[in-house]
Amino acid sequence: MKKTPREKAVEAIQIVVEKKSFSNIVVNEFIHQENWSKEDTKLFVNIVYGTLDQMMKLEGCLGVVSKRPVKKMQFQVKYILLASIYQMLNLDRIPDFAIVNEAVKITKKTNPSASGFVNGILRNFARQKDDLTKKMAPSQSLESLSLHYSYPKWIIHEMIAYYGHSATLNILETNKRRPDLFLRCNLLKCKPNELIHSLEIDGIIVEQVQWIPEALKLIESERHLTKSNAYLNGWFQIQSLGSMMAVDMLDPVPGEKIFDMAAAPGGKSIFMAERMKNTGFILAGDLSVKRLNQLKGHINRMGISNTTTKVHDATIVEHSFINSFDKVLLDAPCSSLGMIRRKPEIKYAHKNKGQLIKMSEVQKEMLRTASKYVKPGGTILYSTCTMLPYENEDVVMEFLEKESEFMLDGEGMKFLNPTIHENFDGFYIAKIRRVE
Ligand SMILES: C[S@@+](CC[C@H](N)C(=O)[O-])C[C@H]1O[C@@H](n2cnc3c(N)ncnc32)[C@H](O)[C@@H]1O
Repeated sequence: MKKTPREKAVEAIQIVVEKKSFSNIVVNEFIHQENWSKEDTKLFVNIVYGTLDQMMKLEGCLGVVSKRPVKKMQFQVKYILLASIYQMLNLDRIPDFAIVNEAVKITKKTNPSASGFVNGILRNFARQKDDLTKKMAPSQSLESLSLHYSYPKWIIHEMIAYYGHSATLNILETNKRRPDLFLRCNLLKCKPNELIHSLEIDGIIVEQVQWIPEALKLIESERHLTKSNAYLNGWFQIQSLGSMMAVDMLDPVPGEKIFDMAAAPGGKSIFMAERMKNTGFILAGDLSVKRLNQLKGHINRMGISNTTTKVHDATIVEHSFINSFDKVLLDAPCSSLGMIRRKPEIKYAHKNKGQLIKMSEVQKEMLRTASKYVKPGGTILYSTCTMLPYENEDVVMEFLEKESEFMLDGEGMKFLNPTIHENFDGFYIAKIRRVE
């Protein structure tokens, strides 16, 4: 029998948590495989992202209503319970009894002996829900904010230290909302109005974004984007505005030789190739073979002919590359704290500030390596999708203090913050020039 969106949502949550997969990728793959109605797709997406986003709070609720410790629960049963508690707390239009019945049905299919347990826990939760919600209302304390917003205490502590209390609350509130999706029109294959028309025929409505000619915002869609003719023909790629802005700032032009040092899955490499009108040369390097294979798929689909991929470790100097690139893009691996709206599981991926500092050591190494590859007079663009200073300005400022041949160029550093810059994720960009 065909699985319901709720059942698939529990499966997706389990994959994200247990296999450490990214939720946006898992969600897209699931939707791509199904032929759900718009309503069913919305419900599936809401349950997956919402449950992941509120995981700590939901586990707290579950811990209160269950005698069995949450850590000792069988995984699948635990995720059925968490997804159901999420729905009971957040989906006003679905009565609690319907959510409980559905949870029991799913459990009977997968873990028949646990169905009584699931039924008992969820009925118990339904009785205590209002009291628990009142108790969890946020106060000023770190403990209460951590539970209410489902963030490890150390992240909130770091954010308050950097942004202040009220700006941090703004960020935490903004991160609860689902972000819009953006596409980049492949000007090598079509014009934005042709893309808009083609998508419309497939039931997908988009509108142009003002400041970047290739950017389009998804308004409504009857069909999954990757099933549209325009996608299959390579007319667009899904990409965040911050990523587009990074390439826009680097300003690749036809004929240049550019090294993208951490390139996969390739959104920025391919945008650069488009801006370069498929001329010059892009070397797209990455440590991950799997992610480079995704990049190769996009290269083929989008008709890119000036880009070569290479398995490459950006922390190790390749002597044949020294002084040989006009521009180097270092879109560094980072903690991704600016992407929490798109991948809520990121909140729980790092255990403490020490892990960010460790990551920043790798980023510093990569930036030192990048500086060897760029020609005199050339440009390095360093970017991350994170929002704390350790992996951003600290990395760049330490580099600039040590390397007198390099300086911030033009717009210098950009700090994108979703509470200030509408439609952007948390993103950091630094444009660095090597003197002639
Ligand atoms: C932020 S992602 C890059 C996204 C990519 N620039 C894009 O726009 O699609 C960071 C990438 O760094 C890669 N990476 C991690 N460690 C690396 C290393 N030592 N050398 C090269 N790439 C590395 C990861 O595999 C990941 O693909």
